[in-house]
Amino acid sequence: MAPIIRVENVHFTYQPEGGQPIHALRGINLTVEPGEYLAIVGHNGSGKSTLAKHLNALLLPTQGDVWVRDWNTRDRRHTLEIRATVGMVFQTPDNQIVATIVEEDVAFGPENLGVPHDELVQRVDWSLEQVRMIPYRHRAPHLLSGGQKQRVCIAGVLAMKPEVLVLDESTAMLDPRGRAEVLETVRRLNREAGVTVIAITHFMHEALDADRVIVMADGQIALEGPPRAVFSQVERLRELQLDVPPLTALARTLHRHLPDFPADILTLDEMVEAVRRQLNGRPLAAALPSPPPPTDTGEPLAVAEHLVHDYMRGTPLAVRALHDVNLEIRPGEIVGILGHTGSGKSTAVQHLNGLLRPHGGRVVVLGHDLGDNRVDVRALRRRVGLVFQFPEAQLFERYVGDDIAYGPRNLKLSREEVRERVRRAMAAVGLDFDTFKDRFTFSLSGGEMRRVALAGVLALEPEILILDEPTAGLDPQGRRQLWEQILKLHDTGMALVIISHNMEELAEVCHRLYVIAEGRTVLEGTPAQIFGQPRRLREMGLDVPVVTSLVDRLAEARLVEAAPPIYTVEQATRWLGEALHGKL
Ligand SMILES: Nc1ncnc2c1ncn2[C@@H]1O[C@H](COP(=O)(O)OP(=O)(O)OP(=O)(O)O)[C@@H](O)[C@H]1O
Ligand SMILES: Nc1ncnc2c1ncn2[C@@H]1O[C@H](COP(=O)(O)OP(=O)(O)OP(=O)(O)O)[C@@H](O)[C@H]1O
Repeated sequence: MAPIIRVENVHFTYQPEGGQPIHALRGINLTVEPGEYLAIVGHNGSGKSTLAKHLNALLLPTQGDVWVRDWNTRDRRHTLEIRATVGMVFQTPDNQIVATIVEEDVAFGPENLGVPHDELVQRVDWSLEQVRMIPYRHRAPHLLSGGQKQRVCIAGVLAMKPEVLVLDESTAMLDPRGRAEVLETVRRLNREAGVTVIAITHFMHEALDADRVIVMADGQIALEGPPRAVFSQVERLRELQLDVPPLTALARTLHRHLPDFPADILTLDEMVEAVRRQLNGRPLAAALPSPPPPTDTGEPLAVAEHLVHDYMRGTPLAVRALHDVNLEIRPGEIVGILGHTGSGKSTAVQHLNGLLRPHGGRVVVLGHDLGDNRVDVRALRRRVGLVFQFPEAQLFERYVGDDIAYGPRNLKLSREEVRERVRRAMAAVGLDFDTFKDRFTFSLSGGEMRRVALAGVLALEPEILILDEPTAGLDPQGRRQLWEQILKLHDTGMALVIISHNMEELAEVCHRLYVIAEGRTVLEGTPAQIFGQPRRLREMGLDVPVVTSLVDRLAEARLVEAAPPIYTVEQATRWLGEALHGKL
C-alpha cells in the first residue's frame, strides 16, 4: 500500500518579527503507512508541534516537501482535502474552540465538509459519547474546566472522521480515567477502523502502545523504532532529556543487582511474570517499615470549611461548582489536590487567595475571613501566590524581566530591591537572568513560559504558593528540574498546594492529599492512606501510581500475601530489591 504521509527532507525556519530566525526543523524524513500508530516524543522545543502542523498544511516547509496521499501540501487546490484527511487536536484547547455551544462546536468541522444533516447529528452524538461529554452538550465551552474543553476539541476532530488523527499532547489536562478513555478510543479507532494515529506525548508510557516511536531532538529525528528498541536505549534517552517508562526504570535497577532479572520490561504483565520467575515458588516478603507519621505542623495557615461556590450566580445558567469543600493548609506542608476533570479543584484554590469569594461555608486565610467584604484581597494576593493551569494566561508584559518585576514594582519597592527579587525569582526557576530578561515573553517555548509565570509569583515572596498543574506540558527533564526548584522553595518554609493529575508526582512530594469529586472533599490523608484505596479512586476517575498497581497485581497473583503501601518507584525498588535479593 502507498504511504499516507511522506515527509521529504523538510526544513522549517520561524522568522520572529525583529528577532533571530529559529530553525525548528532540520532535515526531517518520515513515511507513515495507512493504519500505523506512531508516537512522537522529544524535549520541549524539539520541533514536534512544528512537524505536526506540516502534516495538514498549517505550515509549509521552508525547504523539502510533505505529501498527504498524492497531494503536495504546497498545492493550495488540495488544502481542504488534506485537512479532511488529517485531523489535528492541539495542546491548548482555547485556540481551537470556535462555537458558543459545545455541540455546535463539534458539528462545525463536519458541517464545513458538507456532511448531510442526519449524519451530522449522528456523528456529533457519537463523538461526544466517545469523550463522555454528552451531559455538557448544551453548555458554553468557555464555562467548562480545562480538561472538559480538551475533550470537546477531541470530539470536534473525531466528528470529521479523519483517516489520520494527529494528537498534540491532547491528553495533558485530563484526569487519569479521561486520559485512559481517550487513549482507548484512539487505540480502538486505530485497530478497528484502521485510522492512522500520530500521537505526540511527554509521557513515555503512552508511547508503549505505538507501532513505532519517533524521538525528536533539536529539529531532527534522533531515534526511531518499535517501543522496545527505543526504550532500551536508556543512556541515549537521558542525553536527549527524556526518560524511560517507570516500570522499565524499576526493572533496570533490579537487573543491575540481579543479572537474570530482565532489563527491558515495558508492561505490568511482563513485570508480574518476571517477579514470579525470579521467586521460583518462594513467597515475597511483605514487610516494609511503614512511613513516618507526619510531623506536627501547627496552626493552619488556611482553612476552607463547607465551601460552596456557584458560577453565574443569580442567572438561569447558574452552576454549583462547589458543594462542600474542606481543606486545611498547615505551615511547612506540601498539600496535593487531586480529582476528576471538572471536579472543582481550580475553583476551590482560587478561594485561597481571594480571587473568588465563598457563597457558603467559611474560608480563613492567614487570619482573614474571606466572607468579610472588608478584607483587603490585594494584600492577601501578595502573600498567597497562585500559578494558573495555563501560564500564558498570566503573562502580559512584552519582556520577560518586566513581567516578573510587575508584582514587586506594585509593592512600591526600591529599584534595587525589585531587581534583586527578579534575579532571585529567576534563579529559583532556573532561568538565567542575562539570557532571559530581555526576551519577548510570547516567543518562549511552553516550558519557559511556565517558568516565567512561576517566577512572577515567586517575586512576591508569598507565604503560601498554589500551583495548578505545574508540570503539564513539560518534558521529563523539565519536570524533574521544576520539582527540584519547587522543593527548594519548600525548604525556605513556604507552604505549597499542588493540583495535579499526575499520581506519581503527588505521591513523591506531598505530605497530605485531598481528593475532590463533584465539588466535595471526599478523601483526605497521607499518600499511603489515599493510594491504599485504589478501587475508590478508580470509581472517581482517578488512579494510583503505576508501582501501586504493580503491588496490587502481585498480591492478586498471590506472590505476596498483603499488598504493602508502596507508591513511589524508589520504594518499589527498595522493597523488591530486598525481597528478591536480600539487599540493594
Ligand atoms: N510562532 C513561533 N515563532 C517563533 N518561534 C517559534 C514559534 N513556534 C515555535 N517556535 C520555536 O520553534 C522551536 C520548535 O517549537 P515546537 O513548538 O515545534 O516544539 P515542541 O517540540 O512541540 O515543544 P513542546 O514540547 O514545548 O510543545 C522552538 O525553539 C520554539 O521556540
Ligand atoms: N467560569 C465558569 N463559569 C461557569 N462554570 C464554570 C466556570 N469555570 C468552571 N466551571 C464549572 O465548574 C466546575 C468545576 O470546574 P474547575 O475548573 O474548578 O474544575 P477542575 O477540577 O479544576 O477541572 P480540571 O481538572 O479539568 O482542570 C466544572 O463543572 C466547570 O464546568
